[in-house]
Parts: sequence; structure tokens; C-alpha cells
Amino acid sequence: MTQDELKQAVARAAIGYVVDGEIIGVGTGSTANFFIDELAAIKHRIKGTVASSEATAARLQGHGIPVFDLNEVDSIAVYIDGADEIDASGAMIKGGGAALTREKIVASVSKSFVCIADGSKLVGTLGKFALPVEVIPMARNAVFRQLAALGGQPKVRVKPGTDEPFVTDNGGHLIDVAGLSITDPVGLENTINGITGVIAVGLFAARGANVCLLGTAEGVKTLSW
Ligand SMILES: O=C[C@H](O)[C@H](O)[C@H](O)COP(=O)(O)O
Repeated sequence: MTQDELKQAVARAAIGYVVDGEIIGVGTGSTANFFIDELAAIKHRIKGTVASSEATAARLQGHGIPVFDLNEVDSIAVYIDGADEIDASGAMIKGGGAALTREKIVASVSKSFVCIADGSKLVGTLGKFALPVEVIPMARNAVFRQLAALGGQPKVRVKPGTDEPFVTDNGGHLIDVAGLSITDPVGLENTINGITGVIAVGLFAARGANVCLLGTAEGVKTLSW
């Protein structure tokens, strides 16, 4: 099976976690896009969605699926999203698609987090994928120096084909930190959250996944915590 077929398989399996009549939180990225396309087929069963990025909102609306502002919503039944890496405890690195902050916000008000990922995303130790950190633009270099002091190799994410910093949906900049071996995900998440100027770090460990639907050649495996 191709990686896209594995993503499609987990996206389809995630439909089993959609709660009828409720608001569903929807993530960002290629795997989440497959999920959105599956959700379109059962859109009449749900009240609507909250999107974790402008791109996701546009794709949902393109399918005629209602998208609510988070401020209009009291609670979200389930949040369904991909990951760049996930470990055996359900801790994840996210933000390769630049949506980490809104993803973290939507996940934080969701009753459960269902991660959908192809098998390549399951790792023993997080950190091979460079850890994204969203920062307030004026603090970019100050945060950069503090991230370097943690032992990784930070790099400012740029707009493709330019030297200009990439700008997120929130107007933030991104620093990707390579070379970390994250043996204490909750500790590192707290440490980076404590750096002044950081908006959010793409470590989802204090609040990790409750379920991971993992696409493998042998079928969709379910991990739960
Ligand atoms: O910002 C993007 C998100 O955290 C994605 O969930 C993550 O990058 C995984 O994306 P994909 O499903 O495309 O591998």
C-alpha cells in the first residue's frame, strides 16, 4: 500500500469516532484532508466542525460542512488530526503543516483526541522530526537563542523560495528545532512553553492522543491511552 492509501484507510476508520449530532474538531494536513473528504459523506449526521486552520476551514466549507468559530462553541466531542511523530505513550510532534497553535487550542477543548497516522509516524523516541515552535515575530531571535541552548539546532522556517520568515494563520513565525532526542516530552513541553515569546510548541505531550489509528500493511491498528 502507498502512504496515501494508508492515510486514507485511517481517515476512513476515524469516521467510527465521529459522534452524531455533535461538533467535531478537525485537524490540518494531508491525513486530515483525507478525513475531511470522508466526513463529507456523513455531514448530515453532525452539527458541525471547528477547524484548526484556514486551509482546513476552506476544505470543510468546500464540502458544505458547517464550520463554527471556537468562540461559538462550548465543547467539542472529539478532535481528529494527524501527527508528524507519535510515541508509544501517545505524545506527539505536530506542526509540520504550521497549524500547531490552533490545533492545540481546538484539542484542548475536545473531550478526546483521535490521532490518524500512517505507520511511519510511530517512533520510539520523539525528535527525529524537527520540533516546530511558533513565536511572536519580535521575539524570534531571542527565542531562537534559548532553543539553541536546549541542545537542538533551531532553524527559522521560511516562505518557500524566499529568505522571508513563514507567517502562520496567527501572524506568528516558526522555528523548527532539529537534533533533539525527546526523552521527557512533558518536561520539554513545559520548558519551551515557559520561554517568553513562545506562542506554542508542537509537542502534544501533557495532552496527548487518547486513541491512535495507525495505518499499516496489515490493516489499521488501534492504540489507546
Ligand atoms: O501542522 C500540521 C499538523 O500538525 C499535521 O497534523 C502534521 O503536520 C501531520 O501532517 P500530515 O498528515 O500531512 O503528515
